Amino acid sequence: MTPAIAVAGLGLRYPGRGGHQALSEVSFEIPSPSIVGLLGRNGAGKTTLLRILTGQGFASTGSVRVFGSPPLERDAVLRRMVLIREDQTYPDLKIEQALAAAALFHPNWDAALAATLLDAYELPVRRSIKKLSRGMRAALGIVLGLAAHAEVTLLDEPVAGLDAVVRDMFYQHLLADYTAHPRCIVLSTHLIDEVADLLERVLVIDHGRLVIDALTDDLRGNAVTVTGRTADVDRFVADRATLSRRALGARTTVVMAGRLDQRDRQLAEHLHLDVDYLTLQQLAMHAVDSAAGATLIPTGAS
Ligand SMILES: Nc1ncnc2c1ncn2[C@@H]1O[C@H](COP(=O)(O)OP(=O)(O)OP(=O)(O)O)[C@@H](O)[C@H]1O
Repeated sequence: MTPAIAVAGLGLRYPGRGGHQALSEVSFEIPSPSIVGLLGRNGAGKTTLLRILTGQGFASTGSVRVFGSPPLERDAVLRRMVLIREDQTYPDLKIEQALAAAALFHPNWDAALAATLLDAYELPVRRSIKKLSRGMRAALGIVLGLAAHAEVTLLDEPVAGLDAVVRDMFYQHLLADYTAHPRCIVLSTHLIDEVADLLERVLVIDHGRLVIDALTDDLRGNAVTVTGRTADVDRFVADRATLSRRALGARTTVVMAGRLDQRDRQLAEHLHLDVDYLTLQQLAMHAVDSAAGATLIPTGAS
């Protein structure tokens, strides 16, 4: 089946003297339906990638296909997509006018969902968007992003500026809406562990390169922290790939790639070691070291 998004050899060097290489050799495919996390540190290239996917930016090399067609200047393709960005600027409009414009643009616009979400986030529809707080603007982005019901829904840092209660509401709305209307949703966020349970697939970008492209279930439990007396930890991790090491007095914590089997668990107990699987956030952080990233990618994951 044609993937919702197919990116091959994508590269972008921003123009200008000493122009920054924001993306290098990025290739991946995302099927539909799926919810994918686009993860990476500040400046990794996430927004740049999302802009190129929606034809708002130009790649220097490589290709992008959305449902098999290049999105650039193809209205029919662009109408199947929505991109909501944290730094989204809106024309001088009231909320209700922005919603009316979105309803005209997006063929699957769900007015009932928009009304429900506006109510849930307590957004004043007659207020000018310029006069909204940062959190209210983010909530408006969520309303526009979800109610568009676009086949490719790209949400760039949708929860930035939202408090914990509203973030939790968003995760529930996202999951309920995705369950009712399965589609391709790409979510970029720094709050990885908050969304970990929602994500089916994870793309991690570092310095413009894709360092992990894996199913969340394959990735989860792919590395372990081992803490205990230094000599015991060393014995436990001997012959295993280790990703990092931190010593504090007589105790050491090592992050070790791989899963634990029954014998590992017995040995850990015998040596009085604390062992814990890394969270998705910790895995992603380790993955930004390219050597570690290679170790963390599950065998057989594309
Ligand atoms: N218009 C531009 N001209 C030159 N460099 C740019 C431009 N836009 C972005 N960059 C650079 O490209 C790199 C990637 O930026 P991008 O905004 O894609 O990162 P990001 O992963 O979305 O970061 P964040 O998580 O901080 O939002 C950064 O080094 C940034 O400074």
